[in-house]
Amino acid sequence: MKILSAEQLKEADEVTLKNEGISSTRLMERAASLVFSEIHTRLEGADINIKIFCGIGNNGGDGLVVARLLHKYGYKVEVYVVNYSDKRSDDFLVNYDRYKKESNTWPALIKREEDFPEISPGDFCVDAIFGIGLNRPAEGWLAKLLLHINNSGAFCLAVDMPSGLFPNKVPGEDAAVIKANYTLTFQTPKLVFFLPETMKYAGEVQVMDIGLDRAYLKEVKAKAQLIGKREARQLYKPRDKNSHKGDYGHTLVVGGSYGKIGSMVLSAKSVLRAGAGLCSVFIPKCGYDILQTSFPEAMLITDKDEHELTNIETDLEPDVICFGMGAGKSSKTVKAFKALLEQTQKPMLIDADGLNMLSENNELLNLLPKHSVLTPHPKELERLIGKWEDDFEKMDKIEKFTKKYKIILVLKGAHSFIFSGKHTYINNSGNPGMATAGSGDVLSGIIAGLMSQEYEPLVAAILGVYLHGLSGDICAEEKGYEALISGDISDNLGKAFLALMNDEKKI
Ligand SMILES: NC(=O)C1=CN([C@@H]2O[C@H](COP(=O)(O)OP(=O)(O)OC[C@H]3O[C@@H](n4cnc5c(N)ncnc54)[C@H](O)[C@@H]3O)[C@@H](O)[C@H]2O)[C@@H](O)CC1
Ligand SMILES: Nc1ncnc2c1ncn2[C@@H]1O[C@H](COP(=O)(O)OP(=O)(O)O)[C@@H](O)[C@H]1O
Ligand SMILES: [K+]
Repeated sequence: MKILSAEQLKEADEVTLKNEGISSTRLMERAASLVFSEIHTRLEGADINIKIFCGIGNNGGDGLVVARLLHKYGYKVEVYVVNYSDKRSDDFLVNYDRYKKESNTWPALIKREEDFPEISPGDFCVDAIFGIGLNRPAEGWLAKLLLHINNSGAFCLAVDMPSGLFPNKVPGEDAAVIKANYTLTFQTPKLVFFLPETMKYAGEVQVMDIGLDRAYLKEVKAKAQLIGKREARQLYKPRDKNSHKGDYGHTLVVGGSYGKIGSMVLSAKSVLRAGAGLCSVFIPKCGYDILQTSFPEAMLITDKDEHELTNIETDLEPDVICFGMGAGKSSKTVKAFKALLEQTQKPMLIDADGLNMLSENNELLNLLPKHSVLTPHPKELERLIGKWEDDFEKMDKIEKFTKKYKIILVLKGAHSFIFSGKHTYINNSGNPGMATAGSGDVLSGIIAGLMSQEYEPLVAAILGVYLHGLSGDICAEEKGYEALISGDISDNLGKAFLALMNDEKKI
């Protein structure tokens, strides 16, 4: 699903009004009716106090429509107009009058702190103060009101955006921003719902299709795309019945050191679970028995050294090399890595200590084969590209980095981001149960296993990250977050492939 900017959404809005020949009031009614339906479906007529906070722009207009419809269906509604300015939008005014007429009540006006209503933890708040129109931080009594709502302990549903959250920048540390439990957002998700610094404000996000112009949405160039099941499924390549293991490629997994051989077991297993035809593993001698015993499906080659990688020489011609997990970064290993890079032309996957070696020996970056996939977590990324001011600057820096070295970068996190230089893809599967030792090793194996099956590196990265998260979600359903360990993600990858094609299952 495309993630559009506020400017693009406003443009989509205008194109829709023109092409459908409808008024903006009509479009507001359509969008806000969907919000009402969602609330009504969930509350099922419950006898609770609903407090709707409306700004004086179009987000506030949405709030007034929701208020009118809830009132019509017999809900206990109190409406507060947050009067931070006298410049009310036309559609706000139309709906203000409609609300007054149909409910026979006047919304309360909030102009200062003394006007704040009491909010009980059992109330249901609707935040329709600001949407994508926020253009400066909320200040004074307005900021206090947002905090008053947050501190009430009441459930808060944000319409389109949590108020105080900018669509295109990170709020300052002391900024007042609504911390919504749930956000019903119009037409496309907003980038800030997925960035580590701002995702906490939106809570759970649901996108509502308000029917903006299809042709515009199809044509518009989005900076980022959200990857859900529909998008991931389109990347999957079904298998030919008449095929053999040679058709699915050979992955060579290289890494490990004394005490870190487990990472190699996790990565190698994931390579074959992702469907590679063959998997060979290159490790220091100390890992021989461990690997042969725990994963007999892999072939093994050992370094001359007992404890670390010193010379990665093989006669193999693998389709992809997956490098770095548990490798350490001793000077001998750096030398071996350099020689490996010099010999390798095909795109590689580089993770963990492979990334740390790149950070500490920048000249090695120039040896990376084109379209290689790097999979850092945020700390590894910082070592690679240096510090950033905020998540937006981080994205800019990554874009430059990926363009400079012609690589693909997967930034791991609650929502992992995949950067191709031109585009950004944001993964929407996965859960906090995956914050456990070794889940990154599993991911590197999955992506390399897909690359060996001739998935383009970018496609392998997007599909691999999605399947990794989906498998994590399946594991979490069975085991809960705490008990999930990374081997489970690898073991359940088959269920993730099946779920990818299955519409009936929730995950
Ligand atoms: N295509 C769409 O996306 C649609 C959008 N609609 C709604 O329209 C909203 C956007 O409406 P608006 O453009 O009127 O913007 P908002 O309602 O978000 O903001 C209203 C006004 O607040 C002022 N303002 C911004 N920051 C402020 C601050 N810190 N302190 C005081 N005033 C501030 C702005 O100057 C603006 O005039 C969307 O978020 C959505 O809720 C819907 O009604 C229908 C369709
Ligand atoms: N809260 C979370 N939600 C979703 N996925 C997560 C979460 N925490 C971690 N993950 C995923 O788990 C993996 C962790 O990788 P990494 O930090 O390299 O772990 P390790 O080094 O232990 O292998 C990444 O793919 C990341 O996206
Ligand atoms: K809002």
